[in-house]
Amino acid sequence: MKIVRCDRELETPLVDQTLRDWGHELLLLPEDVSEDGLCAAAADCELLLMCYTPVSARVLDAAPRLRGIVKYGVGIDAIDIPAAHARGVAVVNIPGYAEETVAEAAFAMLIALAKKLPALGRVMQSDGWAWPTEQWLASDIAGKTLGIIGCGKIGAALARMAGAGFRARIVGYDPHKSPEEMNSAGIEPYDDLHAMLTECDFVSLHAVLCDTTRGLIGAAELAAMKPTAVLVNTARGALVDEAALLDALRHGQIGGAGLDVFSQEPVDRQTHPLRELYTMDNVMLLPHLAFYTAEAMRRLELETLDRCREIIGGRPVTILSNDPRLRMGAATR
Ligand SMILES: NC(=O)C1=CN([C@@H]2O[C@H](COP(=O)(O)OP(=O)(O)OC[C@H]3O[C@@H](n4cnc5c(N)ncnc54)[C@H](O)[C@@H]3O)[C@@H](O)[C@H]2O)C=CC1
Ligand SMILES: O=C(O)C(=O)CO
Repeated sequence: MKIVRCDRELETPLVDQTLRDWGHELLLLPEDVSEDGLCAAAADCELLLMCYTPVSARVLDAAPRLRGIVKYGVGIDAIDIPAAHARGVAVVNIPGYAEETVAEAAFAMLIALAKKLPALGRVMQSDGWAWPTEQWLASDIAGKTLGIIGCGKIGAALARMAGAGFRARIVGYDPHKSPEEMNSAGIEPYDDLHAMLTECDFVSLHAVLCDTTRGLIGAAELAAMKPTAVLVNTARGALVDEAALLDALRHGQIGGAGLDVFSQEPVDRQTHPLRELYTMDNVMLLPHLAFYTAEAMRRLELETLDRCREIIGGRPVTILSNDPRLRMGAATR
């Protein structure tokens, strides 16, 4: 079988070696492959693995033998899922491979910003020392309110860490979770996002990116936040109106931001509209690597191989995600 794996920069040696050991032809493509390039490569391919590369209806039309797409990761926003299902192509992701992993990274950014660690690190490098003046006055996590937007696997893991571990008050907004589910995850449920935002000292985004969540945090939501509040985003860049975020940070409308994800990736710091963020002391930027630990990669590779085995063997693919978009019409060819 011909198999194409996009996004070869994200190395998955176990997956690659195993697929080859099983006797398949494996073609690796770079993350910046063009749509035309992907169409050409996918022409006779039966299984497509991708992490970030967009899979459009046009790509699907160019791949008449395709049986399944394995997103080796969680977010399925780059795949035209209705188009895949309409063509009988199964789509599967790997939910939960990094729930603690990403929650830890989000929490690490939240703590770092509360304690002003990025700015203190920079001042130690440039000036060699800093005195305990107002500028460096940091903040505790204990007793503060953390708002979680999107209370699925990663959001719930963060609630456990910050609530039980750090004695923060945890509030949450997720229109698809019942109050009972939220309460049992230790999260006080809010059905009004703005009302929640006004109470938060920290806000962390963990919602899926879809039509209804694109731009969920815009100028009005940023204006509702406390001027000291810190926003952390490890979910998807496009959940936030990034121009509005830049404006809010410029004008001190919020206290800081920690971003692992951007609407345009990779970020070119010379030309990116958000390049000013690189100069801000109250901002911490990461290159979309919140998931990238040895443990998470091991889980990701093993689960990916399980899903590949099902598609190659013509068996129904196991959908572990609760995302309704994957749960509908997921029959393999
Ligand atoms: N930065 C990184 O390295 C990684 C980022 N991610 C991102 O994190 C996201 C969350 O991952 P999981 O927690 O595993 O997914 P999940 O599917 O368990 O949780 C997502 C939650 O978003 C909620 N949601 C849907 N619409 C919403 C809305 N309008 N407002 C608020 N919440 C809404 C859903 O009900 C669900 O509970 C992924 O979709 C992905 O984009 C995931 C893995 C790694
Ligand atoms: O798993 C995901 O969705 C990620 O963002 C990391 O690849």
